[in-house]
Amino acid sequence: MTAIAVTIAGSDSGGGAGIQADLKTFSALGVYGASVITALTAQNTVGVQAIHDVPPAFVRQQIDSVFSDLDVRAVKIGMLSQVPVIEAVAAGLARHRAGRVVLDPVMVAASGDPLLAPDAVETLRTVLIPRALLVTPNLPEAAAILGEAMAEDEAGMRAQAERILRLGPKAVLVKGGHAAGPESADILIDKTGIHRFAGPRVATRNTHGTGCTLSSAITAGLARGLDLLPAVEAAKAYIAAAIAASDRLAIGRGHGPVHHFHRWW
Ligand SMILES: Nc1ncnc2c1ncn2[C@@H]1O[C@H](COP(=O)(O)OP(=O)(O)OP(=O)(O)O)[C@@H](O)[C@H]1O
Ligand SMILES: Cc1ncc(CO)c(N)n1
Repeated sequence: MTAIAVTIAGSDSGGGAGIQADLKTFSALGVYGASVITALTAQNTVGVQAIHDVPPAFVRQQIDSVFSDLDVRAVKIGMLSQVPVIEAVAAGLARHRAGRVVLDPVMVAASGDPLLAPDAVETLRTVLIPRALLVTPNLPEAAAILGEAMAEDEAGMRAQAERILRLGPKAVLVKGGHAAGPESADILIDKTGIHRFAGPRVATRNTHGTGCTLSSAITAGLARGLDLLPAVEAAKAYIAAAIAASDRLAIGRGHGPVHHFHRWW
């Protein structure tokens, strides 16, 4: 049976993050990808030059078109931009009883440009985080969700993951891409306990879309029927290989994308 996943996210005109990274990841991992676009960004590897938000009613229409026809097995949520879009997405997921929701709480691009309105963090925390199967914050996002300072070590990451779990999702993955040290370690917490996923930290500037790619790869695994832990393990191996192969691409003058199709070319 065809595994179908949908990404609800923003478009990155530069092709390395957002909807484009999500659909490339689904495709590389044998999953059919549908998309609900929340915002258009005029973006490249250097930065985000402009954002054009999609009206919430049209986000709602895209959700209804996709879910009324396609047998969606898993959902990835990325850039949401504004409060009314978050509310439209939460209502849409509830209306269609969507399960297996992976929420990447996107706030800032790798270039440092904001992708979420500051007043929207509270809505994310109360309306979407509680109904997610998995939330995947990076270090600054975990801190912003909790209104705390950024974790400084793995003990701090574990403590923040635990506090985010108390907001209601089934599991939390705090990503260590923004930390330092020879390993890039991510900490997963769910009701069964704490799990650590680590790999060598690659010295590269090509980190545009790493978070989008990891959350989409997890969603692809879930769409194919994997349980959460094996889905995260496979996704971590995929993003690690995509980052390791990123220097084979020569894309743009800033933070380049990872190589989603490293297994083929
Ligand atoms: N230099 C690196 N070498 C190896 N793995 C990395 C590196 N940077 C990030 N990762 C891994 O990539 C995944 C994404 O983590 P990261 O913290 O970069 O997400 P993010 O900040 O949300 O990404 P984005 O740039 O899309 O916003 C994690 O599994 C992390 O451990
Ligand atoms: C559209 C979009 N979504 C997410 C990110 C985060 O990497 C980005 N840079 N652009």
